[in-house]
Amino acid sequence: MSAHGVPTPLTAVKSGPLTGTADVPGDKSISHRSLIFGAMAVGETRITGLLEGQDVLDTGRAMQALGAEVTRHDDGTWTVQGVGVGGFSEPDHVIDCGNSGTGVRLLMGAVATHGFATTFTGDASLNSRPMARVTDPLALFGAEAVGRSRGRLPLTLVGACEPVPVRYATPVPSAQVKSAVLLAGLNAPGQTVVIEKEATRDHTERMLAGFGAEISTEVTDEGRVITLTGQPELRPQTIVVPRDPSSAAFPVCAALITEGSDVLVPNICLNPTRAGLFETLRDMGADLTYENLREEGGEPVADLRARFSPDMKGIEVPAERAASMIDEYPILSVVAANAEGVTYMPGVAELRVKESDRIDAMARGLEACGVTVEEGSDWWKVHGRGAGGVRGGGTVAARLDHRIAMSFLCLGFSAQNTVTVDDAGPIATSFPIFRPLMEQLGARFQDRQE
Ligand SMILES: O=C(O)C1=C[C@@H](OP(=O)(O)O)[C@@H](O)[C@H](O)C1
Ligand SMILES: C=C(OP(=O)(O)O)C(=O)O
Repeated sequence: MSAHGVPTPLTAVKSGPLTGTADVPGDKSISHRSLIFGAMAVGETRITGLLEGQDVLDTGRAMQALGAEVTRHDDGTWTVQGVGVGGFSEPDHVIDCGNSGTGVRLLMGAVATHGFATTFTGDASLNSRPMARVTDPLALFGAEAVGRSRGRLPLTLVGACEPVPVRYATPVPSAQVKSAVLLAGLNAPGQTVVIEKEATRDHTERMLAGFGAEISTEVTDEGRVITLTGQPELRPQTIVVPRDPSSAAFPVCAALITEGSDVLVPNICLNPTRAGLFETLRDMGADLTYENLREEGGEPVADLRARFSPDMKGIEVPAERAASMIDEYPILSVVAANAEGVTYMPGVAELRVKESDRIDAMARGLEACGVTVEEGSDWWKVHGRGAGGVRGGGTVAARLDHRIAMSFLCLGFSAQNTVTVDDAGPIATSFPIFRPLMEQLGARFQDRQE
């Protein structure tokens, strides 16, 4: 959608070669957390490299509604004047989290142990996503939620006046659920414990430790046991947000499938809980190298170099890798369509409850472009057509989902015919410079299908 709510169709045209350097924006997960933890610290947190995508801007406005001061400076840095743990005040209007699951779920955690009511809403996509996965554990702290059926937004959360700490094993592999519980635990006395069977992205744990919280992770037979001591005084931080591997995925994958391409994507965070896509691509035979591998801000960082890879083969993607690449399955399926043989992706039920049902959205769109897809409730298979073998020619529904829109546009750069997405507006939620960045590499777009 455009700012006026009108869908903005966009067409990708066979392009290439894609060459040059792609400077992708800051990491979305770390950007949300920088604003939220900054708002819960005492004093001024300074952030450079914040992703200025719609999802993160909505979280910034929410922090202001809860009493923190959030300022963008002329040099592009952001500052947050935090109110301290337990210092949020009741917002005087509904908090609109737009398209962002991370925004609303983390914020519900943050207010759940404050004794006031907050009402949350979002766009049509967010208002259809499951929230009981967060409100159930928040009820254990003493918070009460009243929402629509199946726990959907709009929803009012009445925070606990006298919160108690919680021990909670997450039933789904979700960093958003884990983080909501830890955020609630910040303002509960005593120790809050979250247990996760599979490792999900660990930015909350790493960043809370950086802000001075007492937090530890132990790997046991039960899984990862994360213990947080409540009511710390968080110290403000200077944060340099690393670049987003989930955004890097688009120029990297576009280069792998577009003839003659050679693209460098510098300074990408390769935190092992996020880097599953790149391992998978290498397993498929992609010419993808990590250059200048180093450590920055406690995270592994590298420059990714991706070259056209005409000999990629379909593989079975290990289910235990799913959490570390959960947002990358849509673009992986586009690479799979350009590989030889079948790519089997098991253990991915979570894809059905993202901004859209991502298995269904990709399957229908790939079929419209001449690619065969099989699917079950928690798995799917893409039958590859080999390099340059995708017919294209489809118009696909983006379903208010940025990753669906960007994935199909990347397919269009290498397909035999154009690929149109019915609405490119959602791309602004996570990667507002996607189009100019891809154009700079040599990708071709048309505003209307011709
Ligand atoms: O914690 C986060 O920042 C995120 C966690 C993931 O969601 P789930 O935790 O629901 O799997 C991911 O899909 C989302 O884009 C960002
Ligand atoms: C799933 C995603 O985000 P969120 O859950 O924050 O809406 C995503 O960015 O792919």
